[in-house]
Amino acid sequence: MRLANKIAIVTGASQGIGLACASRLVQEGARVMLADVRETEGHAAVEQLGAAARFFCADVSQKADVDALVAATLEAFGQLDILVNNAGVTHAAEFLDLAEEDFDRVLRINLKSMFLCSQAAAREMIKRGSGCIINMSSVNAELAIPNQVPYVVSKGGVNQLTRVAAISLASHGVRVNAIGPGTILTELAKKAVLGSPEARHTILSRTPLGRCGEPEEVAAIAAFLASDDASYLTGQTLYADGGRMALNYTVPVQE
Ligand SMILES: NC(=O)C1=CN([C@@H]2O[C@H](COP(=O)(O)OP(=O)(O)OC[C@H]3O[C@@H](n4cnc5c(N)ncnc54)[C@H](O)[C@@H]3O)[C@@H](O)[C@H]2O)C=CC1
Ligand SMILES: C[C@H](O)[C@@H]1OC(=O)[C@H](O)[C@@H]1O
Repeated sequence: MRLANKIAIVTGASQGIGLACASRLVQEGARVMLADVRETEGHAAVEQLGAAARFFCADVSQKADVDALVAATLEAFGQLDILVNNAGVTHAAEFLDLAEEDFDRVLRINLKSMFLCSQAAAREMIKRGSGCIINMSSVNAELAIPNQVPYVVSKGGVNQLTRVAAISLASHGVRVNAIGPGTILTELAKKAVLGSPEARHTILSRTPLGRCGEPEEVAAIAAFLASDDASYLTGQTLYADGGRMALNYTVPVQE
């Protein structure tokens, strides 16, 4: 129960990695406000997690929603200790075909939302002299995918936002880190890169551990970063990728 008496916000928490993060934080003693644009799924997630969880419907790319989310969290729980910036989307298009509005939308949701949520949450955390922000980045912060232009760009920005927020907030006792997952078995990855046997083979050929990750394996790292076990970590991106970032050639695939 490393997170007893802690209050957390997890964005994009109605499914996938966000729901796994919310669930693990609850398991470790935290009470959690789940935020998502999908209201039905958000309430279903809270049903699953029990009394330690609440849901607030918010589009975290919109400042008014973010401010309302933080206010609702303070109203419900009285404080804010942990923020997991997890909400994210992708959009597949070749570089020359990508529409401006699609670029803008992905950057707004994947990157600007993390700035908005971090700024609003940090203003509360610094009142207590402590806090922890965890940003969900990706191996694609460093490994580009040709038809995922705004996704790749947004995740590179997430790593730099993590660093600049960390150095800006350190004197207030607020730590800021990121997790860079590899390919994790969620709806986003199934749509984006696991849609065919060939695509799956390509991913596995670049993954030394020989498998995609599970959302719970990412959530375990989030719980670590949120805990005092990570008290001397800030400004870092931890890649939970099955070895993808360590690899510069392909590996045999066990089908
Ligand atoms: N699945 C994977 O292989 C990887 C995922 N990631 C990152 O992990 C995070 C979560 O990804 P998944 O769980 O796979 O995705 P997912 O698509 O399963 O879940 C994303 C959740 O975010 C919510 N969401 C989307 N836009 C939102 C907004 N504007 N405001 C609030 N909620 C919003 C969606 O409703 C959904 O519930 C994303 O940031 C993604 O980029 C990073 C590396 C690998
Ligand atoms: C959209 C990506 O391909 C997906 O999300 C990530 O960050 C991983 O690279 C997954 O493959």
